[in-house]
Amino acid sequence: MDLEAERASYEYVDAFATVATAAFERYAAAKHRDNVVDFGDLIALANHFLGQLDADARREFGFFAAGAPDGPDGYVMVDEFQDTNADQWRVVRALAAPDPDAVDTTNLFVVGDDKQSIYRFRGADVSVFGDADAALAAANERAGVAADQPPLTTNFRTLPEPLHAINGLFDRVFPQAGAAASDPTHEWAATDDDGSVAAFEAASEPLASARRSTTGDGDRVDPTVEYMPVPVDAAQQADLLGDGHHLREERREDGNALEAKAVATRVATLLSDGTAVFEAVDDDHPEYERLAHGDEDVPVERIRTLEPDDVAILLSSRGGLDQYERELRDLDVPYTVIKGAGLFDSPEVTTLVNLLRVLVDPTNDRALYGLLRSPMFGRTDDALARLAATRDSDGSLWSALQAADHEEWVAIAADLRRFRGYAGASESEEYDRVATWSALLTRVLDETGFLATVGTDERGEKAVANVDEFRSRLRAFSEDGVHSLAEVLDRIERRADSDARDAEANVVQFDHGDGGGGGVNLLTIHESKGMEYEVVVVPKLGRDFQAASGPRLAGSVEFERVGDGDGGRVPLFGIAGPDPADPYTDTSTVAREVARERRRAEERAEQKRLLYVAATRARDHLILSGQHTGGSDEYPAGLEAPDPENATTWRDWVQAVVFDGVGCPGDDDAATVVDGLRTDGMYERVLPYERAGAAEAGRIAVRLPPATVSYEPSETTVELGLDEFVDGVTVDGPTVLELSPSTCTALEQGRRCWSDTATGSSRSTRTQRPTDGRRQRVGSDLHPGWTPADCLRRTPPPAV
Ligand SMILES: Nc1ncnc2c1ncn2[C@@H]1O[C@H](COP(=O)(O)OP(=O)(O)OP(=O)(O)O)[C@@H](O)[C@H]1O
Repeated sequence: MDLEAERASYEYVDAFATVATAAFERYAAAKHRDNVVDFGDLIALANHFLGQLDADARREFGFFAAGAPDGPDGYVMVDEFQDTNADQWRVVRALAAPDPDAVDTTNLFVVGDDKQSIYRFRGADVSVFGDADAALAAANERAGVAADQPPLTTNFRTLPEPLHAINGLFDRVFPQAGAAASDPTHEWAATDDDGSVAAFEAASEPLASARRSTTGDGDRVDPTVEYMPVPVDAAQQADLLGDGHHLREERREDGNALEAKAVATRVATLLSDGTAVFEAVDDDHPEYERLAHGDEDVPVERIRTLEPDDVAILLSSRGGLDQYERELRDLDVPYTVIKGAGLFDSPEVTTLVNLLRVLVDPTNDRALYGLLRSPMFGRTDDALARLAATRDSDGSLWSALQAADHEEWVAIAADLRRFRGYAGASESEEYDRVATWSALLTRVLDETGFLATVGTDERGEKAVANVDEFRSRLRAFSEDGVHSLAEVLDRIERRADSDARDAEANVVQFDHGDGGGGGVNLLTIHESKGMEYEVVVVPKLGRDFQAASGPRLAGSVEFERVGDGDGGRVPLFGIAGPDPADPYTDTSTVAREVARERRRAEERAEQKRLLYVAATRARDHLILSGQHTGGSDEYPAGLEAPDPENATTWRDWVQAVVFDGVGCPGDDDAATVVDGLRTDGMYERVLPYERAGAAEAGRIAVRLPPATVSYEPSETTVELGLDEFVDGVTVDGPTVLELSPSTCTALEQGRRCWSDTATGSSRSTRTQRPTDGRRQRVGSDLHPGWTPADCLRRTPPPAV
């Protein structure tokens, strides 16, 4: 410790504390003034309120004290308890019994899995789980009731093979309960001062599967459980993938794009191979008896072929999601982004919509404000306030803008007048009108340099893609014959509304797939909590989780709640101060180092749980993938060696287990694995573990990305019966079309679909627009006046 540096930091700490206190006071005063509370207040106030109730009040409110002589019988049940923090746990205790400081009731029931605690970022504290467990056991004992706190170790979700693989993998990733210091899993966990594994590290707990991989009469599903390494480095690719592999033709500088392609290809392969999956059947199913196992605890299931909807790709964050969209789209695999931030919520599209609003109605002040302060014109709020101050009492911001003589406003006013001219919204004849709305957008983008502006910020690629998407929607409006700009705007606003409603309903919001609703599910791991899919793919095991999280406060300040050595937590604040030897540089204080180390250790433990949540969403098949870069001359194939003790990626743990066989008997080291990959394209790792005192083992295949794929979406024949209802219209096209399931959905949603008059098949994606004379739009091309949905429902549109 550099005492001088600690001393020098004092002024900074003091200054920061003064600012923080002032900010906190103002925040509290603002909440008081506006009569609002924040999330923290909700919990604190609930605790305060409950703490003030006497026995009569508790009875009146119906708060529970089962077992207490003066209380009504009632029980408190909490699910997902692993994501509770100390304050919330106190609310639960205060609800259950008058004295929250003592857990002395038997009316409290909590369920949770400490291996699935993944909400640290919003205040969950997994160490509460262990405290609560102990407190409840003690309370049961005191009350003389049989301590019934069964571990729930039967899993009804996952087939035995993938569950064994998950058991074997996480038996190493998580520390063993009470692991000895020599146990490798102990080395991978954070420890307390006495060397024991820290309370925030969840322990391994292998589960038993209640499912069977065969039906009662012996048909089977062969689960795929694999780790797919994606070599990024050119030499590794040459070594492992061999000649002619499609990944070798990709741009290697973007490893994420390469991995997305590998994953999309793997998913397409599973689909085109007709991979078998199970589906539960009810007891009224005609084949129930044949499929049943004669053991009523085993779910009865039938085998069917994998559909895109059965697959989920689980991402740790939304960053890079568009790469997965692009690769799936390229392979023609339908997909859906669950609960994505909508196109119309994105800042760049909001700007463009505001522009259209202003072109339609320049006196729309709100739209004009939004437009002027957007990156398109980049005016500050201060400048806008000054402009607004020049308005006549009933004048609009637009009139103030037109009258302004400051040069920054003169140029903008001229731009907007010109754009209105292009749109045909101005009286003036001096501007060329555009032929289509997308051409208008292109011209505005060219003249303002908007794409370059939004393309360079941190989410630039996504922003540019959103603008492109918006432009293609405008193009579709022109093709649909939407003529006036007001009509275009009306359509956009209706579409944005329905997107927003979808988001609230927590269903599919934004899809780029083959028509909407359905297809491979793309979602974050947090969103997948509580869900399950026949096939789960967890990519990006090589993502650096330390880079992604960072300190809570930007810059050089660390803030953490650390253990007080007494089961509680105290806030610790750490800052960098000036270096006494060189006032131009900063040096860290002890408090900052401690807070950072603690944060990293807790984040690492949380990352183990996040990977566990992701992997345990799988029902039948599980695929993990991760990029491998070059790094080590000693490690086989020049791959980077894993560092499980100081893991910065999931791959550090998974690679150590599946390549190096950490904790696995036998001498099959990473070199053997890499040899297997070179010669067979795969290697199988056996992962032994113990469950309920008995030896068991899981198997996980290390398999290189597939070299080629051909995927054809399955087709369904739907009789459109086009001429059944339309009198006097000659149908120039087939009356029976081959429709893919997602095309049917698309038609139902009134989206555009195309029929191929040569093959009689149809597609609904924008990418499948007719390129030759053979294709016709299902709906209006075939039947003027019909919407696609009319075609599918076979009902004629209302007479006009
Ligand atoms: N007794 C049972 N018999 C048959 N199937 C069951 C049984 N209990 C649960 N399942 C099935 O097992 C799957 C997982 O159950 P559930 O979602 O309740 O588990 P969970 O413990 O909440 O899982 P997680 O916490 O991992 O999300 C579901 O498909 C559910 O229908």
